[in-house]
Amino acid sequence: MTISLIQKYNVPGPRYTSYPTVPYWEEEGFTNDIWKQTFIKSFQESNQKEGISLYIHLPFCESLCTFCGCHKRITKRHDVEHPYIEAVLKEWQLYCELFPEKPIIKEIHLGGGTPTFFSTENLTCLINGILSKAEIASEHEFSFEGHPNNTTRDHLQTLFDLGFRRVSFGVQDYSEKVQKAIHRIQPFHNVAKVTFWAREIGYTSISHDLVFGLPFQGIENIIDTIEKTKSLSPDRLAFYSYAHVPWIKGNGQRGFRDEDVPKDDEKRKLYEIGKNLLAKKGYHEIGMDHFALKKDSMYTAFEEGNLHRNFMGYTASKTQLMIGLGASSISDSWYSFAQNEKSIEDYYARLEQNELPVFKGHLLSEEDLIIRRHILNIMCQFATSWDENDLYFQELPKVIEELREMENDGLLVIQDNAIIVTEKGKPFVRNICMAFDLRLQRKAPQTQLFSMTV
Ligand SMILES: C=Cc1c2[nH]c(c1C)Cc1[nH]c(c(CCC(=O)O)c1C)Cc1[nH]c(c(C)c1CCC(=O)O)Cc1[nH]c(c(C)c1C=C)C2
Ligand SMILES: C[C@H]1O[C@@H](n2cnc3c(N)ncnc32)[C@H](O)[C@@H]1O
Ligand code: MET
Ligand code: SF4
Repeated sequence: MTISLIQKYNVPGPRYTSYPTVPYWEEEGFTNDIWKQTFIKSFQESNQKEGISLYIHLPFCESLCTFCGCHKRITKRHDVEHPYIEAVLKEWQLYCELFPEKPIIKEIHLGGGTPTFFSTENLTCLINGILSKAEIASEHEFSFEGHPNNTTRDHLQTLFDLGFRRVSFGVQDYSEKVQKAIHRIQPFHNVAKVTFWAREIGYTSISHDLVFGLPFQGIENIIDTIEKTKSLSPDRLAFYSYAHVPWIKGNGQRGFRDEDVPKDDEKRKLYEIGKNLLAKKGYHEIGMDHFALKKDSMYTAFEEGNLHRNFMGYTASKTQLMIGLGASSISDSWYSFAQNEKSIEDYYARLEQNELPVFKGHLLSEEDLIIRRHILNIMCQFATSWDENDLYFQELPKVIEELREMENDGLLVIQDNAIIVTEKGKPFVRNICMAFDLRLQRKAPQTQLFSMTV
């Protein structure tokens, strides 16, 4: 990779977990009624055919990792668990009253924060409470995020008995220096232990989350982390680019200096080295920052063009409707997005009023719906196409002109009715999506909103 390409294209840019991206939602005019109408329409169109997905946000962590960009609340008090589960079940009750028929659940993902902060009793109460009002789709996928430092064998067994077959563990990096800087001491044997247990119990997809570009992380740390990871043979891997966004209120990214964080070419090199080491062990790059072995369903989904991307990243199965439960969760009805109150107190207060705790959202325009499909195609298939009747929009010729320079740089190929991202262009998918992002172009951010694309 040449230095100039990275310097040229490393700009702040969205990670495109949605289009429009959250800072570009038109909050004005969005109401709870619009949210209700659109999710009910989506439910009617899709529940029987494919079922619905649930994302449940469990925000508590015992200790703050100072690299983390997720919505979390740090506490050691476990008496927060029960009221939180009660609130999520109340929220689910409000949704079930609005659904015209019994929901069929295709996917559940427990994210966080730290789902394994919760006791097995409370997790059982949560899942049973959810399922008591629903049917389960025949080919359902239940998954959760486990923290290697507090996931017990009992957590894994209990969730397995409730139907969970996928788990992802937060690993990040194995070197002591990096772990100290990100305030996350996590020895290899903790990860090895939970990985073995999960396999023994029968989980069919075990994933590890790694991050490159962390403070003080050098090439030798990446090599060591990848080698250790390979020795445990997870089925999937996320290899995320560290998103340094210390300006986001309350996210707690602190304790190291901006200079301690590898940037530009140095950062990209960490990725390239990691990627090559993974390729040697049969891990294929799937979309942005994800890798899978050929036997994993994410690989098949990628090969068959069925990969989908949403707020959690990539998924192998897609439903039109995804309801996000819990504080700060985002729901997606395909026609609209809605986000719940971010603070736990505000989330509780809204539920006490018997209201869906949505505080902002966006109703997608015709143009948004088309651009969203192009962005999904690029992020999930490294290519997109159109014709006069499908996926065409007025500004498309302008977008194509915009992409010429990237074509000259060898990042993509422009055909009559399609663009195809080249191998060289894969690190720059976010930049390619930005050419389609008309909302970003019409109103450039006044302050930095997004992490750097490389
Ligand atoms: C498990 C933690 C979460 C990860 N993503 C989300 C959670 C709860 C959900 C989420 N991620 C982002 C948004 C904002 C919506 C958007 O702009 O599309 C939401 C609701 C994007 C995002 N994720 C991270 C950052 C810093 C941002 C915003 C700024 C940006 O786009 O750069 C950090 C981060 N969180 C997760 C990952 C994997 C990750 C960075 C690689 C997981
Ligand atoms: C859910 C997963 O998200 C990743 N994650 C959390 N915060 C960040 C960030 N700022 N940058 C990159 N990855 C992050 C971690 O790898 C975690 O395990
Ligand atoms: N909190 C867990 C961990 O850090 C899950 C991933 S981060 C949301 O390991
Ligand atoms: S990385 Fe996981 S455990 Fe650490 S603060 Fe973020 S959500 Fe909590």
